[in-house]
Amino acid sequence: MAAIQGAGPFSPSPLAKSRFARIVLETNATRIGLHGVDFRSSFLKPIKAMANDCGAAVSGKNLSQMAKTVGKATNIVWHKCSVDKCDRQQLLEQKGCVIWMTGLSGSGKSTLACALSRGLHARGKLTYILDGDNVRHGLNSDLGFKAEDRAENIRRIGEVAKLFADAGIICIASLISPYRKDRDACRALLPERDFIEVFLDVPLEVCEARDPKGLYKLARSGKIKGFTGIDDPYEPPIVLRQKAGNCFPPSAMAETVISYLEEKGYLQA
Ligand SMILES: Nc1ncnc2c1ncn2[C@@H]1O[C@H](COP(=O)(O)OS(=O)(=O)O)[C@@H](OP(=O)(O)O)[C@H]1O
Ligand SMILES: Nc1ncnc2c1ncn2[C@@H]1O[C@H](COP(=O)(O)OP(=O)(O)O)[C@@H](O)[C@H]1O
Repeated sequence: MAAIQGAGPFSPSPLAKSRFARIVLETNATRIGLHGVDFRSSFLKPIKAMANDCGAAVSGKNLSQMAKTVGKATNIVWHKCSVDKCDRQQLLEQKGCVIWMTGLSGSGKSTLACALSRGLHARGKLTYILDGDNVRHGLNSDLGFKAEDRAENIRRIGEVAKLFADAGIICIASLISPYRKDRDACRALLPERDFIEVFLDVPLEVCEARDPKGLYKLARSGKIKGFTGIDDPYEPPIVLRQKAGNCFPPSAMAETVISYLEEKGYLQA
């Protein structure tokens, strides 16, 4: 069962009134495998209702702001097409958005991203996964793991995710994205309702016990420097939450996210 922030004995705080959606999926599991895992999940309830602002979703800015100078580019003007996000969403019968998975290496981001993609695909919904590992094979192959490289990695994936959302696609970004300010910058790229943050709140010792790629072992022995959770920080989202002690495998967590999307109207045009 998923708990909704503010629905129980705790009174809603200013934090609970965050203006964007966030889902926390956590586990205290101490062993590998999909059975016997103690998953608990909760919601920070988004305050703002969905609005039909497809036009604004192109960039979150109006045309006059976009003309002339953007970053280092001068004398550029936004070119608007008569086929817009609304049209694409109607064609696809869904709403384009970004589901941003964040958490330690080994927390289950890629597994959940695939389960979610599979679940939505089965419902006839178009998704695309931007997995940090995969994007680093191409677009971001020039980047390492120094703080500035991670920031650039996340910024680029945030921009690509924004384009996917504008295409009407449910884009699932799956990256460690360890620094809060980088995640916040990605959130700010999109209209607030289009960015759904999913935090896989899995303890370091669980991730380290899983260690499917052997990277924690290498990091502990000093063979990898600057590894998230070992000698480089992970800054968790700031959330207040109520906990429910139920056990969820990835497929159940995917259903939790899908239920959220259904409830909020993302799975309709
Ligand atoms: N130093 C260091 N720190 C963290 N992770 C490392 C590092 N070196 C390599 N890897 C592997 O790279 C994957 C993380 O890439 P991301 O693009 O998601 O990282 S980040 O968001 O830019 O921090 C991560 O994949 P996941 O395990 O899927 O998270 C690791 O396999
Ligand atoms: N919900 C889960 N319960 C138990 N093990 C899981 C769960 N999700 C993923 N795993 C396992 O944890 C390991 C890391 O999962 P992965 O999805 O690759 O994590 P990440 O992408 O965050 O690095 C894999 O061996 C995977 O099978």
